[in-house]
Amino acid sequence: MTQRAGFVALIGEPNAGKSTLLNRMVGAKVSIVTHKVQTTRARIRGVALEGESQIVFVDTPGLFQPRRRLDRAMVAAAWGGAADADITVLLIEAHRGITDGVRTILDRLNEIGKGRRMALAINKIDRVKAEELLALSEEMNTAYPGFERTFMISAEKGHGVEDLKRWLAGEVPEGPWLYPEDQIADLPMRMIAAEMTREKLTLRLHQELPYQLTVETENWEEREDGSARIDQIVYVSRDGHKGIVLGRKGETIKAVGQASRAELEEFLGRKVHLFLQVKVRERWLEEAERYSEMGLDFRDGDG
Ligand SMILES: Nc1nc2c(ncn2[C@@H]2O[C@H](COP(=O)(O)OP(=O)(O)OP(=O)(O)O)[C@@H](O)[C@H]2O)c(=O)[nH]1
Repeated sequence: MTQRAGFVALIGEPNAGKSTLLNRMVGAKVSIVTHKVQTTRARIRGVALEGESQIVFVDTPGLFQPRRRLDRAMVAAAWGGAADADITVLLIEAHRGITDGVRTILDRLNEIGKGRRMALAINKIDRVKAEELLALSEEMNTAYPGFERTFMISAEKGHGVEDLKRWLAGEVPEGPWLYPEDQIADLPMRMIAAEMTREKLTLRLHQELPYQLTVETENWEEREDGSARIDQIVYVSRDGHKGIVLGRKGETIKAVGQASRAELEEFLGRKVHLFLQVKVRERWLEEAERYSEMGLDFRDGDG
């Protein structure tokens, strides 16, 4: 069999289920990679292997109506990632149908989609009836005739995900693998650690999670006894948000710290001392450094 390898971008509104789908296709969390490669402006989110094919998923932030600098940079990064990809998959939510956000994406595709390889994945099919699904599929394909295939999936339950993955594996270009097998898990540890804490914050705070929150690993110290001391800062943009993240008597941040430390210890296979600090940075949205740490281009936010 011939080797194949290519970049695949998943686009969609926030909450469409991109992360859930990626985790399912890529498998273990460990295989998340984010260093930049020459051929793409987007971060590498994960690499899936299927037969002789290597599918490199690029991370795209959710697509939404940009209002501020950060929004604009994120949306530009999302479209940038899609432009560089060999195949783009638009993910929508079955039960929400063609929302204003989806409509905007379709309009944009009609403007710039020519010559691009696109597939549609209707997610969360566990939430709707079959008839509704067929109608939505038809409506979507009429609104944008450029979808090569339509997949009906449930990223959470796993339905249809293998079909999508197999199709992508057969469609990425022929060519040598982009990543050697043993290099697939080379996300800088600092970023993995920050992601873990961010995930714990999300789990803990749900809806309350302040928009514009970011976690950075500030310091990583290898200790002689084999343990690691990791210092992280949770940046929020408003004073009021600090209270939310800290929780009553600091119990939220404490629980988040404990959960994140436990996962880090399991990941690293050694003892970790994790220190979390919450800082208010009113201006962080305007600081170029914050953007590069998120893999975004500050200038994309100009406008
Ligand atoms: N019922 C159902 N829920 C799903 C399915 N796939 C994802 N979800 C849920 O939808 C929510 C959003 O999923 P995510 O994977 O975080 O979405 P995302 O597109 O990565 O979101 P952003 O990171 O904000 O862009 C989560 O609560 C998931 O559990 C599905 O197939 N069925």
